[in-house]
Amino acid sequence: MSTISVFASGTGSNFEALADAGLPIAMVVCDHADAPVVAKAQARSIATFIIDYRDYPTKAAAETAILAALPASDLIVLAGYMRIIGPTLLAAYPGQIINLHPALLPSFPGRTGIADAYAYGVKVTGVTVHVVDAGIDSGRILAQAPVRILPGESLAHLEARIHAVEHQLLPHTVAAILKEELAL
Ligand SMILES: Nc1nc2c(c(=O)[nH]1)N[C@@H](CN(C=O)c1ccc(C(=O)N[C@@H](CCC(=O)O)C(=O)O)cc1)CN2
Ligand SMILES: NCC(=O)N[C@@H]1O[C@H](COP(=O)([O-])[O-])[C@@H](O)[C@H]1O
Repeated sequence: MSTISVFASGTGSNFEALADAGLPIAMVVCDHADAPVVAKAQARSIATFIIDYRDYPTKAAAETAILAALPASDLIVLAGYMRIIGPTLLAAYPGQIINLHPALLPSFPGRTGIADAYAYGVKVTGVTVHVVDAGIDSGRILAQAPVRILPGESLAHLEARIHAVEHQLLPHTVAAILKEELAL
């Protein structure tokens, strides 16, 4: 049976959306022991692996430890994972790691896509799911959905609407990949 592993660093609302959609999550990997996503995974009896990169001399050593802990996964989903994936994981999962980004790539890559789009003043932003490669948010785009920025809308209100779109787009995209309706 196909399984996915979810990598997350924070709240875990997209992890919950994947779990609520019934997707087969084998493990959650998180780089912060106190991140809310850890408790959310534990509450669903989903295995967790906490990686503190400070405990390792190099990114490669940390990623080797992650690989040793990971169950065989058909797909790795980065759902708010604030680490750059290095050659070790990329080589182990070639073309099998996807990332959720809260902007319409190639616009506004990086860690603050929502705030950057808002500050720039674009009228339409959105959500992207893309393949992870050695670059940052430069991999092949798999799915996108637009989110119009409303006149006078606050950043917090926009963030909430973007998250709501994420919670639909990511599970739909992952399900399509697992059903081989969407080729990686
Ligand atoms: N190889 C890739 N890794 C990741 C990608 C990607 O496209 N290719 N997407 C990112 C998600 N992300 C923004 O979407 C992102 C996350 C974190 C950072 C970053 O610079 N983080 C740290 C550096 C930590 C590290 O070296 O691992 C920092 O703040 O300095 C940039 C973009 C997920 N990973
Ligand atoms: N650069 C990647 C990035 O910004 N990812 C973003 O982190 C958030 C995680 O939320 P969550 O922990 O509630 O799922 C999501 O909005 C995701 O798009």
